[in-house]
Formats: sequence, structure tokens, C-alpha cells
Amino acid sequence: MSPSVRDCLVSAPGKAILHGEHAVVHGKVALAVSLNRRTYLHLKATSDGTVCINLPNIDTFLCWNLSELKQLLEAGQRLDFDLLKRLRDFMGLTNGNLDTSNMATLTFLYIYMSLFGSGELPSLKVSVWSELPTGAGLGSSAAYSVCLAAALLCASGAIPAPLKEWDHTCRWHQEDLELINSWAFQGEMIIHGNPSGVDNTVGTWGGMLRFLAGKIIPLSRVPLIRILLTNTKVPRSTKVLVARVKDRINKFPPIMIPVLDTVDAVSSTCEKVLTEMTREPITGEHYNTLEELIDINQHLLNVMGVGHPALDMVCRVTLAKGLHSKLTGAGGGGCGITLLRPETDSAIIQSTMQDLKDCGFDCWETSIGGPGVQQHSPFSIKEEILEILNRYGVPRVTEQEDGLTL
Ligand SMILES: Nc1ncnc2c1ncn2[C@@H]1O[C@H](COP(=O)(O)OP(=O)(O)O)[C@@H](O)[C@H]1O
Ligand SMILES: C[C@@](O)(CCOP(=O)(O)O)CC(=O)O
Ligand SMILES: [Mg+2]
Repeated sequence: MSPSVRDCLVSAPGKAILHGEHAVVHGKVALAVSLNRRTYLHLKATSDGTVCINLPNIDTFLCWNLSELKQLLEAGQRLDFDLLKRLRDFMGLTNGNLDTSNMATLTFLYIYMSLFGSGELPSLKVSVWSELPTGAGLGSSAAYSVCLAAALLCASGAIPAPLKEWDHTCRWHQEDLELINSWAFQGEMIIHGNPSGVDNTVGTWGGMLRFLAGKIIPLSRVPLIRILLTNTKVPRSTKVLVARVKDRINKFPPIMIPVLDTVDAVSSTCEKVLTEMTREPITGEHYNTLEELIDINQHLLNVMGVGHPALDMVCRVTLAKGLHSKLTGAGGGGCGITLLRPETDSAIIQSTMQDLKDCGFDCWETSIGGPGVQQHSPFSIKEEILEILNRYGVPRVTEQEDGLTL
């Protein structure tokens, strides 16, 4: 009989990096902001002696017998690279080449086994659905890892379930968020290889923040900024791109180190301008500077080798309408961000979006600064998302005399 765990429903936001992607991996500043698109995860206790994951975004549906998984654990051992290796062998991943599904599966098993490995493994089912495109630079890997960490920590009792009967959404306290963030970072290590930690930090805390060598400074006062997000739909892997930049730095240190320093200066200058914009009346000059910084950084990212013709196209199409864009996230495809000025006419925005869609891209306007990881009651989640999670094991929401049940 496996121990029972707490059911929970959680979500975490995606992110956009304004400046500092890649440079942040090498100890430079990044400015990042959470998005209002999220990943949702439902964890449900079961009693059939299995652990199952349903990941419809990446077409992955898997179950294991607890008895098989138990054999991979050595008594009292903490999770380490030995266990990771045992999990890889268990999954038959001997060539070290992790595809989308294997990375997500390994990340789940790694966090699950390490959180529950010192006791009895519980029988449970985890279903995930994301509004974020997968592998497109908007931090879907971090949102996934943050959700896994929050739900599994909560199910294990390592952190409390903050949601009260009368709440619709609830956040954890600072020390619980720190624990969630540290486990999410381990998930990112499996998916990214050598992550900076900026994405899981934004997914955990939300809002806009400055990130430098693991230190987080939330920017509490930020001007309201509107952006367009464009997904070129060119597939890419963060792990591969981060490794590519590292190779280039190793090959040309005297050339690439100044490039990273310049990106650092771009991020700091942008932060200064954003701060000024909260203290004094916003002028066209502020926006001119933000636009120039976007152009400079896009060139620097091309120098790092993470550009792509589709991203050049995003820059060209938006510039034809007077708007400035850069890639966001790891690049090599994926998404670009475009700054919208306050005076940008909605007709211009609409026609720019149409031009981008005509190139075969997805494009949407978004507001930034969504909340970090949250626990939810089913009533706080959009009907269509609940329906997708329902298909994979969340019972319909029913109103009962004594409250709500999941
Ligand atoms: N909704 C999801 N369900 C399962 N796995 C996911 C999901 N979103 C992201 N992932 C995992 O994250 C990986 C993508 O990570 P990455 O290359 O860093 O791109 P991104 O820019 O989206 O973070 C996927 O290959 C998959 O393993
Ligand atoms: C390139 C990088 O700076 C951001 C990667 O973001 P994403 O996985 O492309 O969403 C890597 C990192 O910070 O770990
Ligand atoms: Mg990622």
C-alpha cells in the first residue's frame, strides 16, 4: 500500500527576457519579466501502485510500476548524478541525446524520486497543460519545472498547501518559494544543461526582475510596457544554443568576452531607463533609447551565433512599421519581442501583426508581469484548460455542501 499524497492544482508563468539572454549564463545581468501565459499542472493521488505523467503538449503519456522505480533507489541516498544515470539507463537513454519527451520525463522522475525516495514512493498521476509554446524562448521548460517542484513538494508535505477553502488562488511564503525555486533549478539543469536560473526564478516569483549570478532584485516599480510576441515556429533547443555560445566563447575569448560585457551594459542601461520612466514623465526620448538598446542587443545576439533568418525577418517586418524587435530566450528560432510605443496606433499594430502572420508566424500582443507560481482552486482556471486537464484525470468540478472538491 503506497502512502497517500495531497492532490493539488498549480500554475507558473512563462517569461520574456528583455535583455541579457545567454550573457546571464556567463555571470552577466539579465532583465526578465513574467508573461500572462501559464503552465498548469494537476497532481492526483491514485491507489493503483503506479506513477503516471500525461503531457499532452508534447504527446507524452507514460506510467511506471512503483516496484520498478523502487529498485533504482539505494536506501537513504540523496539524489545525485548517480541516480540521474540510473534513471537514464532505466529509460534506455544510453546515447545521451535527450529529445523533448525524454527531457520532460527525466525531469519529472528526477524530482519525484528525490523528494519521495527516502520513504515509500506514492502512487500518483500528474497532468500538465501549457498555454506557452514549447521550446520557443518563453521559458516553457522553467514553467514546467516550477510546477513540478511546487506540486511534488506540496504533495510530499515539504511545503504547506497555502490554499484555504475560500480561496481561488494562493501563493506560498518566501521560504517555500525558495525551496520551489531550488528544485525547479534542478529541473532546468536536466533540460538546459547549464542554466543561469533566471527562467525558474521568474516562474517562481513573477513580475519583472534583475538577475545577476543567482541574485534576484525584483523591480517593484516598472512602467507599463506593451509588447508583441512573435513565434517564428522555427524549432530549437535551449541546451544546444547555450552550448553553441559556450563553444564560441572558448574559441574566441578576446572577441566574445567584450560582447558579453556589452550585453551587460545594455541590460544595466535599460534598467536605468525603466527606473527613470517610473520617476519622471515618460517621454519619446525614453522610448527612443529603449528601441536603440533593442537594436544593439539583437546585433550582439547575432554575433553570439544565436540569430536565425526568421528572426531577421521579424526585425525587418516590424521595422518597416517603425517598430523595433529582438529575439528573446535562447534564439536560433523561437520567439521575438517587439516594443510598442504608447502612441503606436492600433491600426499600425494590427497591420504589423497581419504582416507577421503572413510570414507564417504566430503573433499576439501581451501584457507583462503575471504572478509567479500559484496554487489554484478549479474555479480560478479557464474552463478550456480545466477541460484538457479533465481528459487526463482531473474529476469535474462539483459543488458540494462542504465546499469544492477536485
Ligand atoms: N507543457 C510541457 N509539458 C511537458 N514538457 C514541457 C512542457 N513545456 C516544456 N517542456 C519541456 O521543456 C523543453 C523545452 O525547453 P527549452 O528548450 O528550454 O525551451 P523553452 O524556451 O520553451 O524553455 C521541452 O523539450 C520539454 O522537455
Ligand atoms: C539562453 C538563456 O539565457 C535563456 C533561455 O530561455 P529559454 O529556455 O529559451 O526560454 C539560458 C539561461 O539563462 O539558462
Ligand atoms: Mg527553457
